[in-house]
Amino acid sequence: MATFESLGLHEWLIQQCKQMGISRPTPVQEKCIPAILEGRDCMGCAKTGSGKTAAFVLPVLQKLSEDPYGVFCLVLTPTRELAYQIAEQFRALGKPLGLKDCIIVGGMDMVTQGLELSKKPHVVVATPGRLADHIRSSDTINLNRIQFLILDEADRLLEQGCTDFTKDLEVILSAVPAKRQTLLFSATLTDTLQQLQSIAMNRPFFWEHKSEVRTVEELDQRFILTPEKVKDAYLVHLIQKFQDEHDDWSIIIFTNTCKNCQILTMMLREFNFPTISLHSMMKQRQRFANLAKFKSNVFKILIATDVASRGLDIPTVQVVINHNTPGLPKIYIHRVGRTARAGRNGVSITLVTQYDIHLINAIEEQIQVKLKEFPLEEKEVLKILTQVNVTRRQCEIRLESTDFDEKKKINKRKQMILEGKDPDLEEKRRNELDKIGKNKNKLKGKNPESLQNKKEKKKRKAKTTAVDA
Ligand SMILES: Nc1ncnc2c1ncn2[C@@H]1O[C@H](COP(=O)(O)OP(=O)(O)OP(=O)(O)O)[C@@H](O)[C@H]1O
Repeated sequence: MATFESLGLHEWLIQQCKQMGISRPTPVQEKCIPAILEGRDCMGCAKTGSGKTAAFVLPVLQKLSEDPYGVFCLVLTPTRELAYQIAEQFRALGKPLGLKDCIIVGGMDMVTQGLELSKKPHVVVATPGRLADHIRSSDTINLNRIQFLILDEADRLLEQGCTDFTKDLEVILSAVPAKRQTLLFSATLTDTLQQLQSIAMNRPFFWEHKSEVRTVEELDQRFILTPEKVKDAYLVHLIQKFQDEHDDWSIIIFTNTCKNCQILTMMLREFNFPTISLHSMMKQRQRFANLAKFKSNVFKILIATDVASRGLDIPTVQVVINHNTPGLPKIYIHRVGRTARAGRNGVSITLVTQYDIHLINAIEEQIQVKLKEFPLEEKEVLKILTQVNVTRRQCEIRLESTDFDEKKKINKRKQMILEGKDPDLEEKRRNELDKIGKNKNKLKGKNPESLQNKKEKKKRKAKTTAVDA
């Protein structure tokens, strides 16, 4: 079995690892650290919670200790919270070096960031949008000597999702030297492999954790089949159950929109659950404060959008609940990966309506695991159904009386203008797409027989899986 010594790491780094409870390398560390120390580009694809961060932080710190200067390393990551988490790992492991780092993310003061950048930190950890803004607006930022460019959650940085990083990446890539080491990591790299290869061109070492199953063994993956209107009652019932049975467990609930996130938070608070939220409509300082309160167990329930689905490492999270079934298997993999990390156990429960069955099929096919039904007393859920739905409606009304929707609209328009889009044109396009979507749904509704068939099939399958469980 490999040790950190046998990978070629210096004694001081091994001691730092020990202090953090890291005594033996995980497979991704074992394979990637020597290649990075050799000077090669590296692409590492390993399951969630398998120690990918240390797989790049450790060799970078070693190289930095041999030739310290600033800016030595640039790390890009898709979310602001993740940038802080990565910087923390650099700081903790690089303490004996007196490491200077700088975090460049949106939502924080640009002038302060500019000043910090000008002090030539050893490591810059950034989200692409804000770093590109700095590069565009100032010629004092000097990234032209960096030795390492790291893309954490690399596939997300390259895909054109709701936040499209590609233009910002172009700006950043033109500001960093061609002669550098490029390191790319994610639990889901393979879809974007070709694009990634064009960024990491220096004899890239590619390592993928070969396993048919894409999620970790320690994760118990469950589903609950529910009509849309009963979802919230199931949620309340589940949380009550976990609180009664395991009062030290933390829970993350993922939902699809900021508004839903806000409403669910208000609703769960009405039921006296210690709930806090994290979504992109919140002010950045509030986002950091909420995450800190969740991490320190002041609040045991976090309701989040996919802004929290990647990378966040919170050891106390025992349960992940998907309030909506993720539209893509990749999103599912990252969401449920917030629990069962670093060899710990965890449970994920996905609430599935009859319209989501095709999504679950796609997820199961990708991850090569059949989700099992989560056993619950349906009677107990029905008892609270009316109370839960009334409470939700009250919360919706309360939220409608605030300027939440208005703020959302303004934020969206601002974002589009920043992306060079015309907000009015985009709205027109979206309305047309919505119309098409509605027509399709109408057609679906006209074919109750096929839905019924699906429902029956699912019931039969659910029965067999319940026996398995
Ligand atoms: N060799 C090791 N032994 C034990 N624990 C480790 C080791 N390396 C890292 N860890 C711990 O494992 C946890 C998960 O690591 P990390 O956050 O790097 O996972 P990841 O692979 O990046 O996951 P994700 O894909 O979700 O981002 C962290 O708390 C980290 O400190």
